[in-house]
Amino acid sequence: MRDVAIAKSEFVKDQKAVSKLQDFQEDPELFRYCSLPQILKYVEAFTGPNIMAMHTMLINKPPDAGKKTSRHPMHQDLHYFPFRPADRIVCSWTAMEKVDRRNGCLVVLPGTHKGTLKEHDYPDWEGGVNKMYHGIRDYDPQHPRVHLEMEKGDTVFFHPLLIHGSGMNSTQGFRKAISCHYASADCYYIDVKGTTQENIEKEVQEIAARKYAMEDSIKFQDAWALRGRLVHGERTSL
Ligand SMILES: CCCC(=O)SCCNC(=O)CCNC(=O)[C@H](O)C(C)(C)COP(=O)(O)OP(=O)(O)OC[C@H]1O[C@@H](n2cnc3c(N)ncnc32)[C@H](O)[C@@H]1OP(=O)(O)O
Ligand SMILES: O=C(O)CCC(=O)C(=O)O
Repeated sequence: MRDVAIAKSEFVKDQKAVSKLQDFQEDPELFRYCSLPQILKYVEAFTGPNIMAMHTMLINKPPDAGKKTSRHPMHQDLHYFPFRPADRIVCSWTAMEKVDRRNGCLVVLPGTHKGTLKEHDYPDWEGGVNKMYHGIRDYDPQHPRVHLEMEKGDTVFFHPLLIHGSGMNSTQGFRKAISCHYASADCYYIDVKGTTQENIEKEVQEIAARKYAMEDSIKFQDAWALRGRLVHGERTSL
């Protein structure tokens, strides 16, 4: 994916810029990250022994092109997932270099993982918003926030209801991080019809239908079942 500010151009003419590699589960080298024992040791405490890697990303947050589009709005990852229970899902996010407020580190609202899933939509940002970067419609702006400044190799694990996002990259370099959302293979798919997740379901189905040339026959749950990969134990349900 490219940043929306350059979706129809490039930062530097004739040079391709990639802001994110998503769904690298079939790439043996990158996928090694998802199987690292140092990571799975913590993941297992949330998922139990049957562990699925459901969503993989190498995030190459670009230098901001002047429109603040390198920001990631505050959101809860559960908004994107049609599977439950939330307590059996966990994200690992590893800094691939030093990240701080200058290059757009993660920002979290501590304690919000004890709340409920909130309504998400595109934020009303003047400079535009990246495709599928939904944000929480309203959260308490007074809620204490913590900026996660991390060294290369530091990893944070977080709950899918934790409200988080990331700031603008005001440096000239690309800020790199690698992440995986894990879920217990014993989780189950849910139907999100009639819930706040209907808007993301529609977008994912549209993109998946284009990607797999399957008109509108691909379901939200299928889009996840197709990319999920077992990393430990048995694929019991997901
Ligand atoms: C638990 C998850 C928490 C999160 O991380 S939430 C954010 C998750 N992020 C995503 O899901 C990434 C979504 N992006 C994508 O799937 C793809 O980049 C996307 C938008 C489908 C584009 O696919 P590409 O393969 O890059 O295709 P393409 O370069 O040919 O572009 C196709 C059309 O899309 C446009 N586009 C590309 N990147 C964009 C962006 N960042 N924002 C808005 N529009 C964007 C591009 O201009 C093109 O439009 P058109 O068809 O020429 O009108
Ligand atoms: O890496 C970032 O800048 C934000 C990542 C994020 O919020 C996510 O993956 O849910």
